[in-house]
Amino acid sequence: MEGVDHLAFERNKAQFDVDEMKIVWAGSREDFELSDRISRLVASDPVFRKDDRAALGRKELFKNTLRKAAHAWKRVIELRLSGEFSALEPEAYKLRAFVDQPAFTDLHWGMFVPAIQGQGTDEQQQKWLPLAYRMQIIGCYAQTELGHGSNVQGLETTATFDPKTDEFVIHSPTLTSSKWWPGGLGKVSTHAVVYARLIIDGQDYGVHGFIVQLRSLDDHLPLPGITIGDIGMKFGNAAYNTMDNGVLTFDHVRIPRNQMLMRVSQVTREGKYVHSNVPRQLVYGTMVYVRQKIVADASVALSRAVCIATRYSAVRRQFGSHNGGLETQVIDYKTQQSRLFPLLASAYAFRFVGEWLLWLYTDVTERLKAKDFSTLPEAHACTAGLKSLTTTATADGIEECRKLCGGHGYLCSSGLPELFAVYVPACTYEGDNIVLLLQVARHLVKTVSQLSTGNKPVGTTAYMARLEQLLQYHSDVKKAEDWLKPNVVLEAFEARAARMCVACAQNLSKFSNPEEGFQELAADLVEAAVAHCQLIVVSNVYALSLLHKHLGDFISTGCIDPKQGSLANEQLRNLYSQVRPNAVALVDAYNYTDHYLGSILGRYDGNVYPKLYEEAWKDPLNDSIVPDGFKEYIQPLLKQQLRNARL
Ligand SMILES: CCCCCCCCCC/C=C\CCCCCC(=O)SCCNC(=O)CCNC(=O)[C@H](O)C(C)(C)COP(=O)(O)OP(=O)(O)OC[C@H]1O[C@@H](n2cnc3c(N)ncnc32)[C@H](O)[C@@H]1OP(=O)(O)O
Ligand SMILES: Cc1cc2nc3c(=O)[nH]c(=O)nc-3n(C[C@H](O)[C@H](O)[C@H](O)COP(=O)(O)OP(=O)(O)OC[C@H]3O[C@@H](n4cnc5c(N)ncnc54)[C@H](O)[C@@H]3O)c2cc1C
Repeated sequence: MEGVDHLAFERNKAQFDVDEMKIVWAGSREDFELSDRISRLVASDPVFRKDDRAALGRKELFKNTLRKAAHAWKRVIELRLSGEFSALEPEAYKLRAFVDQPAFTDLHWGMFVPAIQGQGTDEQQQKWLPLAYRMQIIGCYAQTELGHGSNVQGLETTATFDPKTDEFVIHSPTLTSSKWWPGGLGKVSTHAVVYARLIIDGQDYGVHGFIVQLRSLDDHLPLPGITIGDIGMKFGNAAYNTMDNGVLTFDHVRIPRNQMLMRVSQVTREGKYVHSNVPRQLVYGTMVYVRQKIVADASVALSRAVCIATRYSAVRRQFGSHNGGLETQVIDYKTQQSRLFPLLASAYAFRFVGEWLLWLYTDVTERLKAKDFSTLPEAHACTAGLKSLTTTATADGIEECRKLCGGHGYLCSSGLPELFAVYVPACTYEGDNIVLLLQVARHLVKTVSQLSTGNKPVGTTAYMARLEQLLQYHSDVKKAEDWLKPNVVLEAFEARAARMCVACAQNLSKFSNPEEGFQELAADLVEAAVAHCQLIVVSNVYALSLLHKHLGDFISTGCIDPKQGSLANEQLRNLYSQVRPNAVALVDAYNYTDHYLGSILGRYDGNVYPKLYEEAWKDPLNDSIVPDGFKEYIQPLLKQQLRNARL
């Protein structure tokens, strides 16, 4: 019934203060109040309706996205929200909170602006950022090409310096050098940060960033030498098709020399290449920034799916009725708990590790300003590894949440198919997850190889300093509750990661050609990298479910024995029983509105069946009793068959 809270009985079981947990989840009382305010404004604004997307064609869907983005920007200005978040939060988050679907603004604020902030000189920032902040220009991040995405050093677009005119000539020498994928590029962006090979006097200086205008600010038509468009439909129906991922080729397009981003390297008027003594990898800085953002984003996406699946699992009853009594809530089945509660824990774990990663990124950014590059490798390894770990777990977790909701999870009105389709490219964009884990593995193998030189490992690899101890380690767990001690869990995860990494390093040393060895052992190296990244994220419930899932590693590396593994599993079941009364309250703490969740199964009031039934009739197929095509194609067939039968 309308207005009745069908989940009140669940909410009354909570053993903690949900309002306090809402502040913890939001990060601060101010952020909670602001995000609560925005989410309610969005839910009450008809421009931001989401329930019509599945029925729109691509052009209507895209036009509707532009309308939402424009309205969102107007509302951010009207409400003077600009700048209200912490200084680190770009406008993107405010717009993203309003628009809540992939849109060109993600890349304008999430990559174009950070690229200029991170790689532009002070003068270039003073010129371009005010235009970008006021959205007088709209930018994108054009790095990936048809032929290369992971291998940035393999990019083919060229930027050739012309000393006669003090310009760079941007050119696409081959079909595979076509820029391909950049979000916002296909139909909207007026400018791009383009990554191209810097060529001076025939010498190739590698990949650098250049600001290039793509379209006229008067009539939005492509400028001379620019061929540009959308790359076509992507996975899912609405999903990422609200974004104009584009294709772009250059035919000898000229830009002024001062549009090469020159914080890291410079080209003088005479055509001299100057590389200040900073790591060339700073040109990758924007990717590092977005990877750490993607970790926080993973906790948001996973928590949305977990919220839906948890509330629905508390509403859904199946089997177990005695003497005509109520059937069992599926959330009470241990199998449902063993699939759902680790995801609930993961959402919180990723939320907190995302906060830690933001601290690490902020710290490394401050150090870079002081020319201190000492933590750059750690920042690269952590952002790459945690982006990979959290996006893989989240994509798999959203799909698991769909399955946890049975048949109704497969309905668009559950919100889960769309959430999955929008989310899964996160395992690919900003770095393919395997490629990134191999970067982590390089960092780990290098750390182990330097131990003998007295190089003390720091940061997230500090545990490697206790290698001798970890290689001798065997857990002294005697009873299930021993697994509740954080240090007991941590030591097991440290020992597992250390042993897997050392095993790889020892096997690598058997190869005369290290690169050949690295390729041959890549699968093992990826597993060692995952073990290291999981160590970073580890928290109690999350940790024990991981330990159970990867029990083979822990036993094969000798960290624990089968008996201790079964004690961990016993403790896990005990934890599930402790989580059970708090499950609905833990997802209420995310403070998501029904509008934001976009899910009938995840409704706050749990009033699922009447709303599912009501929603079904809205489908356009139900506009007519006899569907179009029936009389044309099927009825003649039926009648013919009937006639044949009477003969
Ligand atoms: C809404 C607001 C927006 C905010 C974001 C919100 C997020 C959530 C929503 C997201 C919305 C939209 C996002 C979609 C955006 C998607 C955009 C893109 O996809 S942009 C393109 C992304 N492309 C990539 O990630 C390419 C991946 N490849 C690479 O990074 C590199 O090619 C490589 C690292 C794999 C290899 O680089 P290479 O130069 O060949 O280096 P080596 O492997 O040889 O290593 C040499 C040396 O350098 C170190 N290194 C490498 N990378 C870095 C780095 N980034 N920082 C620091 N150091 C680095 C490496 O460790 C080696 O060190 P050694 O000491 O020599 O071992
Ligand atoms: C939705 C979406 C949005 C995007 N937005 C942008 C954007 O705004 N700007 C932009 O510049 N780009 C963007 N991209 C492109 C994205 O960054 C690349 O697709 C991504 O970096 C992966 O590169 P790739 O496509 O070349 O994959 P590939 O590297 O070709 O991957 C193919 C397979 O090869 C494997 N592989 C590759 N190299 C190795 C190796 N050395 N060892 C082992 N295995 C390997 C991978 O693991 C994978 O299984 C976007 C992509 C998507 C899907």
